Amino acid sequence: MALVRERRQLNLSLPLPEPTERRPRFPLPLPPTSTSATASTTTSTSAISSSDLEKLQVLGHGNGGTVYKVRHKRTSAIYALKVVHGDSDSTTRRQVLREMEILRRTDSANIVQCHGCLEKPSGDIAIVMEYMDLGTLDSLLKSSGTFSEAKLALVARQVLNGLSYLHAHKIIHRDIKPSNLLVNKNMEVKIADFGVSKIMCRTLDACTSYVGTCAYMSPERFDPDTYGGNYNGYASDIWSLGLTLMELYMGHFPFLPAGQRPDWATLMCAICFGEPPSLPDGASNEFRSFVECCLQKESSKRWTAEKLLSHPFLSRDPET
Ligand SMILES: Nc1ncnc2c1ncn2[C@@H]1O[C@H](COP(=O)(O)OP(=O)(O)OP(=O)(O)O)[C@@H](O)[C@H]1O
Repeated sequence: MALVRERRQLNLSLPLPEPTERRPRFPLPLPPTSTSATASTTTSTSAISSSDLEKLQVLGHGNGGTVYKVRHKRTSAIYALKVVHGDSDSTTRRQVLREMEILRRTDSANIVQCHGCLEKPSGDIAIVMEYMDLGTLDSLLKSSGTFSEAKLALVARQVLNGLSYLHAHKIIHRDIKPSNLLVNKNMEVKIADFGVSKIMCRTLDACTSYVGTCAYMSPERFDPDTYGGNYNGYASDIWSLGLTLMELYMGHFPFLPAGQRPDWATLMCAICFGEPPSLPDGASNEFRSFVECCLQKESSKRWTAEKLLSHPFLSRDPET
């Protein structure tokens, strides 16, 4: 099976940005003068350096990097600073450069905003991002429990806005999951972590790399040969969104009973050979239909982000 070959020879060969792209094209903008906890968009172009930022606490560790909550010393504006150390392996460095490249290209209310990029003489690379004070949807699930349908409709609409923007710009995220979706206290949800994303150069580019988090991968990503040697990466993001919403509703990963730890082989068989998971009794027809539109095994039958934005599940009364 194609996946077995891919597992032996993980395709981590994300192309490095062109040499001219490796240094930030723009100076780090000054933070807004407001002292609010969440940094807002700024149009200032004055540059600041990493010495202007005071580290307050570690927010989390990712694949090779650390994310800090930082304060701009002069304005007190708060940001999240993702740092990848100079001695990190080349894959990690490539991923953060890729993330920088994508964040610089994007401008959407539902994609985490990049306020600038820093490169230190030590080789450390850092991205200054807006700070999302409630963390990830995964941490919110763990701290506050499962999400109501009304909340999920709110989440789904925002993630779809972000995905529809990315897909229109030929960017495939490839790792949509609760821990890559950030949220703030206004219940604004933003897509983050573009380390394994792909920018499609042409509409019909092949998308074959085996990257991302196995559990949220669509069936065609495990065995692209069955689908003619490539897969529709846009549809794959939609599959991952469907699983993400189910997990937030049920409180556990949908393919497995609560409490069971996934092992790679069981998961792969369930995803490729089993029926797509369905919602438990009690879910509304609209939510059930929405999830079915995301979790079509045949990728060409899956709805696009644009089409899902008009699904009746998203227009329900937020109070119900
Ligand atoms: N902009 C942000 N605002 C607030 N917290 C953040 C922000 N970005 C990241 N974090 C926190 O830092 C953690 C690490 O983020 P990061 O993107 O480095 O890695 P990850 O997505 O958890 O893992 P990986 O990179 O291995 O997929 C996140 O889980 C989240 O808790």
